[in-house]
Amino acid sequence: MEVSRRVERISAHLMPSNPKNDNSFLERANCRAKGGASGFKVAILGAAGGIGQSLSLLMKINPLVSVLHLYDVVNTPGVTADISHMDTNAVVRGFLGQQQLENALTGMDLVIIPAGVPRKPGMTRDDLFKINAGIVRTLCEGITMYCPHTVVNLISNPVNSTVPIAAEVFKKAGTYNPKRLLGVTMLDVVRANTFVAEVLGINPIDVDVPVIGGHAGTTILPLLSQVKPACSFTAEEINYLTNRIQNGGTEVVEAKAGAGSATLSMAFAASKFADACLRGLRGDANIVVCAFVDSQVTELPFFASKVRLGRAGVEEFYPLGPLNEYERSGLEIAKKELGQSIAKGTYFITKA
Ligand SMILES: NC(=O)C1=CN([C@@H]2O[C@H](COP(=O)(O)OP(=O)(O)OC[C@H]3O[C@@H](n4cnc5c(N)ncnc54)[C@H](O)[C@@H]3O)[C@@H](O)[C@H]2O)C=CC1
Ligand SMILES: O=C([O-])CC(=O)C(=O)O
Repeated sequence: MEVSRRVERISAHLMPSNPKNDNSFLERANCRAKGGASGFKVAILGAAGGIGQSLSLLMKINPLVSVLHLYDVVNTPGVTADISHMDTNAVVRGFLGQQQLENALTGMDLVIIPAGVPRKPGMTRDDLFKINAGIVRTLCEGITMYCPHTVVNLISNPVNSTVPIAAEVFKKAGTYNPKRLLGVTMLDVVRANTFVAEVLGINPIDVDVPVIGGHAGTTILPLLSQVKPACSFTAEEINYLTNRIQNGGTEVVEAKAGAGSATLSMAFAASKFADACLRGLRGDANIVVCAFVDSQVTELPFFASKVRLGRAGVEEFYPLGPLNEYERSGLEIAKKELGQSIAKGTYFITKA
């Protein structure tokens, strides 16, 4: 067992720097790893970026992960060498550039995608569509070829359009499984829990705020009437909290003043979300998260709401529950913009 672990760890270093290394050696090492190491295989695409690096670190310390593949078009050898020195269980391998995408993806249980450009002050998330739509398309085409049954956590913005793009790429290839494609809106929930806890004067760990709709401006709709623990807010508090949650991303973009958008809190949120997906895949009970998914909860084809995760991915949708007047009107506003963003993403692939 110890020898096979050593061989596996050595092979992890050989892989990125010299892909022409003796394949039979690597295959033997991989076979042993499959038999010996329990846990999930996770790939991060965009692993050398602001989110990617911190997320790689957090996934390296997740005990459910046995193999961690770090893929990017730049800098993965350095990030991989660095992270691989952490004395936690997961074996780390780095992959650089399109020609190594196949090796990065093959055999993965979960693929997390934070690849793409971030906002600068004055930009909307939709302004990122031009560049990020193509990046997401290319990476999802890779998934259809090399790990069509994987669970995908899509982070790249604009999430309201990139998730429909991914769905269309998968449909085109005949590999679409709506239960396994999840847009990551967890940062909205993390922010909502934090800001609500500040107002209530309690520990955010004890707070649960459902956030529905999508992941941009007014499409982000916190349901403050359903906060746990049960509580009530003044009209002023509801306005303050809703605005702050909807503009949390912009708050960070402006504070970073041109140096990017949220990376650390996002890596934290993505790691929480990925952990929930892995616990679902393991068969744990009662794994409930908010996620932007293929949905029939509203008339829109995609919508973020509470879902239960399991071995198949998304296994159950929860109804939105009773909304107050403020939330009902917020929902109508959210749905209008969301519908347009979804159509834009879908058209990007279907027009081709
Ligand atoms: N869903 C959410 O809640 C959030 C989403 N985001 C989004 O996440 C994305 C990444 O943000 P950051 O990490 O801050 O950006 P970043 O610029 O620091 O990192 C992006 C990484 O993607 C890589 N990349 C670019 N093209 C690629 C390709 N074809 N294949 C693989 N990797 C590629 C880059 O080389 C870079 O390392 C942005 O689109 C941002 O808007 C950011 C925060 C929250
Ligand atoms: O605001 C951005 O551009 C990044 C993001 O999605 C967030 O922080 O919620």
